[in-house]
Amino acid sequence: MSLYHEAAALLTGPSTHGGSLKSRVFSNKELKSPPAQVYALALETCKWSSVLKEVIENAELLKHERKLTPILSLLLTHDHLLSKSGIALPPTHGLRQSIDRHKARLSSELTKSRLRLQCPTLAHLRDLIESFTATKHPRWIRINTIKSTLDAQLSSTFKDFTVVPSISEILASSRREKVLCLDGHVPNLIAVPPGVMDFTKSEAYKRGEIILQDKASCFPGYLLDPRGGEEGDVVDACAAPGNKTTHLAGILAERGEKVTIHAFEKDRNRARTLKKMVGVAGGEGWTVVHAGEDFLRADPAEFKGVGALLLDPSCSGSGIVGRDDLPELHLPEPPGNKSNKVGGGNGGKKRKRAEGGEVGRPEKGVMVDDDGEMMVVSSEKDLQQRIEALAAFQLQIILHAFEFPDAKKVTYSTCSIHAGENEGVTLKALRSEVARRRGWRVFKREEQIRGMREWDVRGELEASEGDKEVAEGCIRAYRDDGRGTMGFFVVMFVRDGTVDGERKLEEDEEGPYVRDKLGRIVRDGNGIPTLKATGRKAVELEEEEDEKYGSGSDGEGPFVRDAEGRIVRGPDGMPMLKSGGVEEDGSDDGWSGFDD
Ligand SMILES: C[S@@+](CC[C@H](N)C(=O)[O-])C[C@H]1O[C@@H](n2cnc3c(N)ncnc32)[C@H](O)[C@@H]1O
Repeated sequence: MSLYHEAAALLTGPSTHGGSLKSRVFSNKELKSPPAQVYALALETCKWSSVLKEVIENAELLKHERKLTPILSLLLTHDHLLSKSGIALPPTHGLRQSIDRHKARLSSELTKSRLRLQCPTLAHLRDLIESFTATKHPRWIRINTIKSTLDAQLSSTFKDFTVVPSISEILASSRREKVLCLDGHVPNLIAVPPGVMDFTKSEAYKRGEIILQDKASCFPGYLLDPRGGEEGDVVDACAAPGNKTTHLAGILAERGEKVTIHAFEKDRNRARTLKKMVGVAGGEGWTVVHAGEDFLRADPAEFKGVGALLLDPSCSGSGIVGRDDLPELHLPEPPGNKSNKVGGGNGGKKRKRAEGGEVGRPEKGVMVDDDGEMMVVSSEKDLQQRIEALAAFQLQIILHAFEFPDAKKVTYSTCSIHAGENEGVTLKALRSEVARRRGWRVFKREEQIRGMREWDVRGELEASEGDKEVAEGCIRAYRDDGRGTMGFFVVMFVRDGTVDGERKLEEDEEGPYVRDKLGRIVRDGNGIPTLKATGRKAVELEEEEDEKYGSGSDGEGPFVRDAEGRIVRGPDGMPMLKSGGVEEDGSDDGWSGFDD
């Protein structure tokens, strides 16, 4: 099959592969043509389809070439008029000849369309098309402070750029304008127009001095604010490909801290990418990659000294920009047909959202999570079940992190817009036994590092069940809201009194006896438990009491108690002695009384 038939099948055929156009092309093992070529042709043809439709219809191409389908006419005309190398078929090929026969007419119709759109040159028309189809999303670039500085990059990679004061100016600029904005929330972060240059080809990128990372994806590392020193080591529980790991390393490098980041990645293939990214970024000095290791199987007791954990587990990925971002496809009308304007890329029918993996609006189709895993979502119930399964896994990750003995800070983030994966998981984590036992709570907005405190998009109050402190502590980001980020969620949990809160809860909830590591009461050979308060066996105290107060003692001390076990006191508040009368000052028998 030719490149053109393959691209046509992708744009118009039934979706058997789900996901964005990119993932459908690159995961399609049956393609004969190079995937990159098929992808570029399909994408560019979609972008230009409104102009090309007009050109093809005015040139009456389909009337004269009855064997050409509307989609093939678009793909071939695109390459004939706009690709540098023209149609990728030999001159004798029937498809190519069907276009070549109309060369002059097609070219003059393109000129007419261009002039109608007031574009003096083809380059102007290209810019116009790009601006129509551009996603309103800037390119975010994080300066890797392990290898470079903001100043060094401003005077090298970005030396020809003009600094503008706000993100709205970046969004309003043309895709190729050399303007940049220094982010006001996250340090060492820059926004530029999306088409200004291919940064992956720049020297700074190849040397690991700059990292392409969405602003919202920088929130967890920045909010966690690892300080090293007394705070200790850091765990990145779900680390590949390593954007947040290298961000953490960059923050520590800037502070001159040499603590360890334990980066867990369960998937061996993804762990290879993680190692590569850490290497290019120069983060090896800070990072131990636990390749192929499941964070849930890591024994917290072996990570004494870990004070902070960053949790960025797999999620539905519903906030990711670039999912299903295929521009609308306009097909030319075959002779005799009425209007043939169609929704994006499905030859006559509106292309279904879910084919592109969007999970916010469930229609029959495929959902793709942020690890690229696909599953069929054919109803609202399917979607809810998927979200619930993800939320259960995400909660497990948090509860496991809460058990790390020296942990005091834990960030939890997703690139999901679903409350079930965000505020819902946060509430469940806060209500868990381990959170109560160890004193975990939400890090309040007013306590957060400046940039995060000042970010004004917060958690959903309703999803936080009306708890304002939780909602305000949660940080959200939405795509297409003018702030230029992807959809995102992050919250930080903290423990205040280190182990104090923990001890208090243990005493309250676990009773007065000494317990071992597994929470079992420590007993002697006769099964007698040991009291925490005295370190002595409970039975010894009973015996002492008997000796002191006679065998009639009920083991509850010398004071009279009421039916509910409370010490009975005289009018002055002093306890009544079992032997009769009121203990004057509680001192004459050496007993200092119970605290009831
Ligand atoms: C959302 S991605 C992480 C993105 C990463 N934090 C970044 O900023 O580049 C989630 C990753 O967690 C990994 N993962 C999922 N469950 C895990 C587990 N139990 N232990 C370790 N890694 C896990 C997945 O394989 C995936 O690579």
